[in-house]
Amino acid sequence: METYSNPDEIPPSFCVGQHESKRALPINSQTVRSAHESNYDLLTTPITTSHFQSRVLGLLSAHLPKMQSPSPDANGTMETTENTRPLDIPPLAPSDTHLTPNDAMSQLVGVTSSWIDMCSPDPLIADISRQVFMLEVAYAAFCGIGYILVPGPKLHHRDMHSEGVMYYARAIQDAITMGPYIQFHIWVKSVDNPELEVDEMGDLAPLAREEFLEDLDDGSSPPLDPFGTWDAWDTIRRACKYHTRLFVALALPKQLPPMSVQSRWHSEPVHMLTFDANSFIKNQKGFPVLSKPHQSMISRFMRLRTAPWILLCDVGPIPGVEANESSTGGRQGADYPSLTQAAVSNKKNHDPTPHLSYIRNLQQRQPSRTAMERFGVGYQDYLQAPLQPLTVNLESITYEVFEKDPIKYEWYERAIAKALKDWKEQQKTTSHPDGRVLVAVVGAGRGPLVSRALKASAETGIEIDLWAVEKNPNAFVLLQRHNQTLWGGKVTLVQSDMRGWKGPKVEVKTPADTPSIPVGKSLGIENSLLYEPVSGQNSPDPSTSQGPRDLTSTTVDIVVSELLGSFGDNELSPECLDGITHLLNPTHGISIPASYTAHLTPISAPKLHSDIMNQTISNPAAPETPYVVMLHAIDYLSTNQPSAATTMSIHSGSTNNNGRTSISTLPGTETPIPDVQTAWSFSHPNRHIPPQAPGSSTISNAHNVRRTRLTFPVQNRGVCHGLGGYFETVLYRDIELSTNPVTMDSKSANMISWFPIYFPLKTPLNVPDNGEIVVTMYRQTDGRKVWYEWMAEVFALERFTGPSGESVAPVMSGARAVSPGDKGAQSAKPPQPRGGHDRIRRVRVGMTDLHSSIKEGCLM
Ligand SMILES: C[S@@+](CC[C@H](N)C(=O)[O-])C[C@H]1O[C@@H](n2cnc3c(N)ncnc32)[C@H](O)[C@@H]1O
Repeated sequence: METYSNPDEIPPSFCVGQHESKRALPINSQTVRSAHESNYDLLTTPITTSHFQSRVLGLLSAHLPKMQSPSPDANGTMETTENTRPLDIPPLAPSDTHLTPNDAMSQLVGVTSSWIDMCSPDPLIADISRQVFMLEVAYAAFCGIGYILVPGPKLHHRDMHSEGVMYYARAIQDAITMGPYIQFHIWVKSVDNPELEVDEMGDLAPLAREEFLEDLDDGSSPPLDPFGTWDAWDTIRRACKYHTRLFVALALPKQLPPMSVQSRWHSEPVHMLTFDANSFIKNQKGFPVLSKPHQSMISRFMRLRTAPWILLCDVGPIPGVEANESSTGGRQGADYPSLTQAAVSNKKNHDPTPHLSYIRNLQQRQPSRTAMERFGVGYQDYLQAPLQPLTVNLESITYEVFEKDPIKYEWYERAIAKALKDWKEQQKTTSHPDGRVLVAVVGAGRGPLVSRALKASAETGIEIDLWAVEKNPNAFVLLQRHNQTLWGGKVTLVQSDMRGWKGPKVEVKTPADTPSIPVGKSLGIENSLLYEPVSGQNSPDPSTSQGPRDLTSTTVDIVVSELLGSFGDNELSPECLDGITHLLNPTHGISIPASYTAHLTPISAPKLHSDIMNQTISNPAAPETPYVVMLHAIDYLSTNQPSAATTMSIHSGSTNNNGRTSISTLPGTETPIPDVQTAWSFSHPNRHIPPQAPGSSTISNAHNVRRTRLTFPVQNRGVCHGLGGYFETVLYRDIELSTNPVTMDSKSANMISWFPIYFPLKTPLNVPDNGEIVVTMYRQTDGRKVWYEWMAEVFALERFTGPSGESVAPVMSGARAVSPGDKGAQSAKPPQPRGGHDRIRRVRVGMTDLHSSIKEGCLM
């Protein structure tokens, strides 16, 4: 991996904090200063003390004997009133908290108590926990704490799994309201491993009364669930309506989860990555380091628009601050020397914060950014309205941004050169009477493709007559200037909408003027038409012309355009190119691009969803608008990877590996490749444009309507927030551009001109494990504008068995099973039938409205 060697490129700066799970000493300004001197940026602090915990436990033990043992009443419900007889936790006393409002507050992250259990099935325990939590949040808000770390929900209570998450979520919702300036970070493990959810002395969870606990006594422990903690997080943030002050703090173990799980977390608002001493391995010199997969994961997260902080947990005290013996208790695996030992043994070489030093070193070694990342800094996950270059005249700065692309223009030049060579080799007739190939750059902008066409002609030695058509009058000024200063007046400029252009008029040459070695033969249209001045047509400089000339209309041999949007056709390239197709050489005319295809894949994009929900308040059309966006914090829902549950269960033997090992990621390390499917295509020149209906003033655009229905297999459960859209285009033969994440590197790596398009869903759709998303989409037109319509359906695949010998047809719920040529559907691999009578039934479990961007449609 290339690292930041270029001095102009500043490596990202990591914000690193220190956390001690048993921090007993109060944090004051001096502690914060010491932390800064040691190179930490921030510290965590418990909001309440162990004294408070003892007080609550004392109150509870005094309260419990006063309660009758709970039992079901006549209605079958537990005697609610008696069982939940509340125990009021009195307000905090000075001994309950070390926090005092001071200058250090902005560098502190308050940590709420981990000994409570807001998910407890026992309403009394859940209620006490909620009260403790709310008291802590209220006091932290009072002190001016800006960030709170909340230990995640307890997911397992005997044989009950994830049952109390909704109660936890409800409390978080209240807390967000109570602390209006606080950012809340829900601290979750990357996967749900029930074996690691252990209660400690003094925790409230084990005090839940038997009557509220289910015990199936089947002896089986619940399986490790790769998406279990994500599921809990999803419940919480949904209950909190994707609140912008709600984040994830992600605890990373020594063995990372499969890439599909990592990718899911990458799409979530993870604002802290936490590592404890056990997440580290030791290098040959015995220093703590992170494994390669951890390093890659950190680098990936650090490229997010808002890079997460790193929290080092229980890795040793802050140097200079009196070491608290209990604070190092969590350092299992920490056979690093203690401060005192090290001071005695070797004062000079001792590093009191080796984990921090490692992270700081890692910061310096961050891989340098790709061309697209450098170009897109600040644009990650930033929603932009697509350009409408047909109806809006672009500004120079916008053209300037396009022109920075290191690939696009190069590829166009190659395409033009190849087309010219072919023209010559195949001895095709040219439109120009003098045998030159007539090339028109339509939608020339400030002229970069004009320059490339001239270069292609120069490098192939094939002469061209070059025309440039542009409707933007401002850009046209620059085109004229370039023609004088750069192109030596060789280009004929036309200021016009290409759809109204009458076509080139060329000088009729006498045989003596004809080049001795013509590229091809002329079309034989000499003298067919006399010159007529065309409004707006900028004929060659009259000062250089020698007397009156005979001009004749002719056709274009090669039309070069770049009218493509992020979804290919969304800036109305089909409609514009249709408008000049009649001007193309009828037998040999070439369009560069020759074709383009639109591509789709369903994605999880919580940040975009949250942004769009916020915009909807002022703009009701916001959730029905396709956006151009540099997709970053997203997860592809349909990929080539098997489900993470399958991968983890096959390899479950290795999940508790805590020893020194080089295996630090669970199987499934490959980056999942998304299933990006083709929606539709357009080819040029289109020789099948229907003629204008007699008596009609407008040309029908019905031939540019498209529709598609695509089936995407989904391996791991998730939430679909929208569709990622891309395009591929064939410029000429094998010269292609692509923004499709699957093919972009092979077709046009480092191209930066286009961000993807995003089609949002108003209401996110939950998809089950091994489910399917079926997308229906239209490109619609009424002859005046073009817009898109889209909807998504979710199917669960169920196995069912028919009576013996009976043939049971799968019940189809509207979506096709496998469409001809549908690669994605063929790779769906639904569960294989066991025996002869099992069938797969597709059950529709969710469906969106039909979205329509008609209000934001592109005017033709
Ligand atoms: C995406 S820009 C490309 C500009 C330039 N060719 C380049 O590659 O940098 C598209 C250009 O086409 C022009 N354009 C769009 N529709 C047009 C039309 N119907 N007739 C003429 N120009 C058009 C726009 O004004 C804009 O300058």
